[in-house]
Amino acid sequence: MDHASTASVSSLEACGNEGFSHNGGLMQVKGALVTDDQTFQPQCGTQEHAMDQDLQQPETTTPINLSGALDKQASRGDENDSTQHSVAAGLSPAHIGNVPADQGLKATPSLFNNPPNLARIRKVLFECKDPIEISLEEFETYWPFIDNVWVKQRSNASKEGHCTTDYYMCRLRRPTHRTSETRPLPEGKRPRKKRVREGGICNFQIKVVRFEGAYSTVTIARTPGSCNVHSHDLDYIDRVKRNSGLMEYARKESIKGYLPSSIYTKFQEEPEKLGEAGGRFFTVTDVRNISAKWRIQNPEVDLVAHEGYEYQKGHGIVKTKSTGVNEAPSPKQLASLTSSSSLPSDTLSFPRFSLDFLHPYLPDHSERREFPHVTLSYASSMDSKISLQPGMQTVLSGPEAKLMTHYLRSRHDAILVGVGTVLADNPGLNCRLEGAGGFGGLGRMWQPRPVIIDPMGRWPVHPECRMLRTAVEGKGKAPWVVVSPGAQINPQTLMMLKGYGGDFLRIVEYNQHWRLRWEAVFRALASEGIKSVMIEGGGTVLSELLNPEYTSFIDSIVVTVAPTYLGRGGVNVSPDSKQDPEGTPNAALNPRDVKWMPLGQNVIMCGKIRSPGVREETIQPSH
Ligand SMILES: NC(=O)C1=CN([C@@H]2O[C@H](COP(=O)(O)OP(=O)(O)OC[C@H]3O[C@@H](n4cnc5c(N)ncnc54)[C@H](OP(=O)(O)O)[C@@H]3O)[C@@H](O)[C@H]2O)C=CC1
Ligand SMILES: Nc1nc(O)c(N)c(N[C@@H]2O[C@H](COP(=O)(O)O)[C@@H](O)[C@H]2O)n1
Repeated sequence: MDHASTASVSSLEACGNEGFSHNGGLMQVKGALVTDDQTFQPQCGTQEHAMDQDLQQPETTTPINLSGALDKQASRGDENDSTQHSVAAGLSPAHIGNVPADQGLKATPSLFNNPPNLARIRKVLFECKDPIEISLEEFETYWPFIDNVWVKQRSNASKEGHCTTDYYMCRLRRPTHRTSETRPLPEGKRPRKKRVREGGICNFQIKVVRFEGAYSTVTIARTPGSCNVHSHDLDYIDRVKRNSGLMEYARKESIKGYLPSSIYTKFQEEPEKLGEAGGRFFTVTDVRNISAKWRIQNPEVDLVAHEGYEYQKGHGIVKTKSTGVNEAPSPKQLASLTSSSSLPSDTLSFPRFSLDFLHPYLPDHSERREFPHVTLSYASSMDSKISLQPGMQTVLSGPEAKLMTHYLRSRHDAILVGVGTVLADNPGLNCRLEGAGGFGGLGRMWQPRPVIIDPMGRWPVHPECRMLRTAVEGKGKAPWVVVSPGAQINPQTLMMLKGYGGDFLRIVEYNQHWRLRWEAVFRALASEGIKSVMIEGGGTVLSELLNPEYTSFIDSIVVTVAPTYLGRGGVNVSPDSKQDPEGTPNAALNPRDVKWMPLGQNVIMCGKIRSPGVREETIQPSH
């Protein structure tokens, strides 16, 4: 008998977070990494914020991240760019503000510091085909290179100031006038020759919602009144107006005291990078305009040509000697190159061995199901212990099994543990494989959502705990904490967790032992867009879920067996014992379709739990 029949999730809205709720659907982000012996397709649905009503669009209402947008662009054969898209070559913190890899090798540094995949991302941000959600860092990196397209119309901020909504229209929607027509000119000043453009040429409009907390995001989507495509291409706007990313390159160079014509010549020497940054129609006048202010403030400076160039009457700026391109890098240049491309020290290299054996046990995110795919995955000793004693973290997985676990994490939307595990281990519960978001990948791709079962709210939410530090560093997501109605959650704690991008979910369904009903937990996660959950522990959670009451919810089990006995004091994983109707003891549970695979010093046991047909009446066919 159940003591309450309704489940509710209190997804308390953060900071007047007008643009978002957690009821978003799920968008899979797929990346492919080619290893020596095979292609893996690690994937993790990103549990992203849903758009508010205003942002809903016929094609899709769920924002995708940049990597997802590039994948979609590629699947449409729509890249229109020579730059190869590689997930691992996406924007990572290591890239921002650092010297691009090829630049460090040149004695004469490039004037460009283009972020990865710039041309393709400019196109994504021009076309706005799908709503996208990107990190603030990505927005601030790429937006200056596309701001020539968009003209701000108005701006709204939430009361608390955490959420700002800016409305933009395509530049060609706005009419332009001669300066003299709109305001009187100062005496003696000639009117600027400004082309008059009729407004309304293109009715494309977008909304940019910035949510700023510890986990800051920016969502960009078309507004309902907007047309679906621009009436012109991106080149057209690039010809009309230069973007500020490009102009910043010119400004930085001009304040070094170089001649505008020399700067222009240097730009033209790297046509690919110039084109990527939107500078196909860049002129020497653009450089003169951007350097004018500095020249007025520094009239004593004699402008010079770059080293190895000189001004020759009748020829303009010409090269006079080798600039050292392709010369061997100095040790200092090599050192800066190495440090600029370094990944976080806890990055795990992607497995170079086959993990094909796991595939039958992995979630299929294209299935439409009422409940998420549930995988139990933990490491056990020979005597079925998962730690030496309660509250003590015990390493049982060797390096290969650890990589496998992180691969499994990348394939699930959420990682669930009991509060006992969080108090004992202070875990990160993120995916640290190279190529995952924060480890060389974009945004938080492949990063699962940690979920903690904590009915009484015992977990002390603290900025120093690993899950929150991980979220701040962009290496994972902040957790959702599942609590019971009786849990006393201090409003400051609530706001703090929300500020990191986490939340509290309240479940009000109990079983006969006054424990939270797993069915309600899984339903709540499904309603939040979670399609797959990997349950890592600890002993209490795993043992409970292996009982007949719950096995119809469990799809797969992947156990890492370690060659050790931890002894009787250890934390056990064992379901309740079972008897047949005559009272004869029976095995409590026998997984099906079992496979054993040696991995280093461990053996991995994979099996299926849920019987075929059970709960399938609730599973709708995939579209
Ligand atoms: N080797 C491995 O792979 C792993 C090992 N571990 C180890 O396991 C140990 C922790 O295990 P354990 O102590 O059993 O803790 P758990 O992580 O299983 O958490 C148990 C707690 O979670 C809450 N809980 C779980 N299920 C429910 C439910 N249905 N309804 C209400 N509350 C629920 C209860 O909290 P409350 O008490 O507040 O009611 C319960 O005490 C640690 O030593 C850890 O290192 C953990 C994960 C993996
Ligand atoms: N697969 C596995 N092998 C072991 O030997 C373990 N001790 C665990 N523990 C689980 O992993 C969590 C730690 O995660 P982070 O590395 O901190 O991300 C721990 O809390 C257990 O759930 N797992």
